[in-house]
Amino acid sequence: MAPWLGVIADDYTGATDLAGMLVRSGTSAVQFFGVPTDDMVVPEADCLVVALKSRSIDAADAVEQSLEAARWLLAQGVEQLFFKYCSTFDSTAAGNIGPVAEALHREIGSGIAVIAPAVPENGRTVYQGRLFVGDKPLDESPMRNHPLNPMTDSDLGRLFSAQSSLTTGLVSLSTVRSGSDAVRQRLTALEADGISFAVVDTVADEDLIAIGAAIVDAKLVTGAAGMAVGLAAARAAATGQSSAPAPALPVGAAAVLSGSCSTATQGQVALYSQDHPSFLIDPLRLAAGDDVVGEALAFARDNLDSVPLIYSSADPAQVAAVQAELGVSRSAGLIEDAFASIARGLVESGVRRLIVAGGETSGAVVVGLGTSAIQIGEEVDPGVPWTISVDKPQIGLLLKSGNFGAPDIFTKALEGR
Ligand SMILES: Nc1ncnc2c1ncn2[C@@H]1O[C@H](COP(=O)(O)OP(=O)(O)OP(=O)(O)O)[C@@H](O)[C@H]1O
Ligand SMILES: O=C(O)[C@@H](O)C(=O)CO
Repeated sequence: MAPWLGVIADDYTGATDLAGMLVRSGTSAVQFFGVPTDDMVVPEADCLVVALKSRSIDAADAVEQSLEAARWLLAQGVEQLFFKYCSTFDSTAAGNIGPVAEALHREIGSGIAVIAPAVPENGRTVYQGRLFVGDKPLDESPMRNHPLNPMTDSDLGRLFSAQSSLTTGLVSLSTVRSGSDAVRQRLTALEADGISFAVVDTVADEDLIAIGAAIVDAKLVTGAAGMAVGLAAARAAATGQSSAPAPALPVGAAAVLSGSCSTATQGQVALYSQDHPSFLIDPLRLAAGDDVVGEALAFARDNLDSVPLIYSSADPAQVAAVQAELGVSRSAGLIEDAFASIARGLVESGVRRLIVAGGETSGAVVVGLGTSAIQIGEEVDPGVPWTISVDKPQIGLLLKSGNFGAPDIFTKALEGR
């Protein structure tokens, strides 16, 4: 089976979000961490995802890494490239969405490409070219106060234009609701006017399907997980291909690692720790040189039958106090290194299923484990699928974005599996 879709994702858990939704809709997917080396055996899948950590780095580096990923994906034979960014359009005037999209557009000499961050099932919708989070425009949502990329505008065309020299247009909701032929005609007209990117209004899943059908042959698509599902649906309708079964989860002991301090994770940790053995990683003790990793591993080994939780998750006041004492990057580095070592130690002790909360924490864990690629399995909650590492020994990894998942996701992830 030749892969037809090649995805370049600007962060790890965002990549898994997209891949999980694709697998739910019957499209098999494999995710790589960074651009694979030439000697890597590429597992069979409909969709190959290259996960980068390029969202908040220097724009020139993000462009270089994304182009390298694009060239590798095209060399694998993919027919369509998808640039996956956050459904809240996380970026600044310096990038990196605009510069990367522009570079990809020039690289493959594509016609018009869509800007499609909507994921209606997660409350991200686009209307009149404005991005909404739930019932609030992006710039009135909590994203307004994001520490790295405060989103102070919700007009996607304006946000994109501030980051790119290429022009944008709009496909309005009334056009989308008129069906895929109308969308195609509008895109063709915009392209004839020299427009390179089009924001597509999207307020419901059916809109993604209509847009997907209109761009089923597009060489380049940009957006979030919802648009990938729309494309997969259009492709399945056009080719009549049936669903691929999700790969099975390895059997073995399990543990939960949480370095996310997001509100959703704090609730998940609080609920889970009520009736599961839990060990707190104290960053100040790490900084003091205490053997916290050794203690955590000993604790986990004593409690392997009960799926132990090891966490550093804390509320904003506690995080601020630690950061004031150690600095932001030192505290983050100490904690991420600790989770990487703990993950390695757990696998050496026979753990074969790891639930990890937090994008950076997940990154540290997969790097710590030396994971080169994961096959995407069954979705537990929207955007949070089980994944199975392709390296030996095979490990089941549930990599959860900070704000994703129901309050009981840690228990739900293992129920019946
Ligand atoms: N108690 C703590 N004090 C200070 N920093 C912490 C603490 N616990 C975790 N951290 C750091 O906070 C950061 C959390 O980022 P991470 O990406 O893992 O979670 P998130 O931001 O909730 O997830 P996402 O990126 O998916 O939204 C990490 O760098 C982690 O090391
Ligand atoms: O698109 C989303 O919202 C997520 O996949 C993500 O990228 C969160 O950072």
